[in-house]
Amino acid sequence: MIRSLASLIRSSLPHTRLPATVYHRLAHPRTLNTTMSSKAPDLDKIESAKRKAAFKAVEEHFNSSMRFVGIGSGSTIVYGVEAIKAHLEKNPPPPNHMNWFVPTGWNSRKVIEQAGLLPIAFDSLPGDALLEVCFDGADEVDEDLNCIKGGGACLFQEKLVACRSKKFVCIADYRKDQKRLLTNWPSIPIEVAPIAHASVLRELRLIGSPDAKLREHSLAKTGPIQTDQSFYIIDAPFKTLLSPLDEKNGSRADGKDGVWSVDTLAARIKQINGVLEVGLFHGLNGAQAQAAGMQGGQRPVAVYFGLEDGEVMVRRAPELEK
Ligand SMILES: O=C[C@H](O)[C@H](O)[C@H](O)COP(=O)(O)O
Repeated sequence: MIRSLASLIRSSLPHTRLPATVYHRLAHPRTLNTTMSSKAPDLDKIESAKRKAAFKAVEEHFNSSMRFVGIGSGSTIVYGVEAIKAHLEKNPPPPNHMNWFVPTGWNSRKVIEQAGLLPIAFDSLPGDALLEVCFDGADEVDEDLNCIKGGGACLFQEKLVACRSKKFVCIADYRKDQKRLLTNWPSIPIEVAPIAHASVLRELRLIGSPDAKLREHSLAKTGPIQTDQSFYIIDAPFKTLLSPLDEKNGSRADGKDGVWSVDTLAARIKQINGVLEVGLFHGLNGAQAQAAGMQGGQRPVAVYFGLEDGEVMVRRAPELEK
C-alpha cells in the first residue's frame, strides 16, 4: 500500500517535473539519511513515518464541513491526501456541501484528482475566501517551526496558499526535525526569473553563499529545472541559520561573516532583483496573523513528525498550546 502510494506521485509527474526532486536529492544524498552517517536510509520506515504523521495531522485539523483546503507538493502530502480521502469516506460532508482542494502546482493537482477529490485553482477562489487549512510537507523544520521548502521545486504557490490559509499544518518525518535550519538540508531553494539567474547568483555570492548553484537536470543537455511558473531554481547553501531566539539572546544575524537568521536572510534574499520567492517559510503563523488582523501566515501552526519508532511527535506553536 505504502509503495503504491509513493509510486502514485512519481507516476503522475511528467519528465520535466520529476527530476526537480529526484536530482536535487541525488545531488545532496545526505538529505536521504536519517543522520549524517553512511548508514543506508530505511525507506519503508521513512514512508511509514510520513503516513502516520499525515493521518494524525488530518485527524486533528480536517473535517468534512471545510470548504477550501490547501494541498502542498511532494512525497509526504500524498499520504495527507490519502488520509483526507479516508476521512471523507467515513464522515461524508453535509448534503449539498462541496469540499474544494486548492493545489500548489501541477503535481499537487494530479494527486488531488487521482484521489477523486475536487480541485479548485488558486485564482478561481472567491475573492474573500480564506482556506480553512493547508497541509504541506517540508525539507527541514527548526525548533521555532520555521521551514525550508522547495526541494522539489515547488515553493511559490505553496507560499501563496499558506498565506491564504487560516493555518498551515506541516507533515514530515524524523529526518526533517532539526534545532536550526541548514543543519542537515544543505541549501535554500530560491525561485528566480530565468533572465536574472546569473545576477541573482552573483548577489548571493556577495551575501555569503559562494557555492550557490542553478538547479539543473542531471542530463546536462536538458538544462535548468523549471518550476510551475517556468522559472528557475537556485540552491544557495549558507551557514546554519540562527533562530529568532538566538537573535533575542543577542547573537548578530546581519549577514556579517555570512551569519544570518531565518528572518534576516529571507528578507535579504527577497530584496534581490529577479527573485520571485525564497523557500524559507517563517514569520507569522496563521493564528498570529489573524490575531494581528491579517489573513494567513507562512509558518506552520503545528508540525507532525513521524518517528522511527512508529510514534508521531507534534510540535505546536505556543498559540495552539493555550
Ligand atoms: O518543493 C517541494 C515542496 O516544498 C515539498 O513540500 C518539500 O520538498 C518536501 O517534500 P517531500 O515531502 O517529498 O520530502
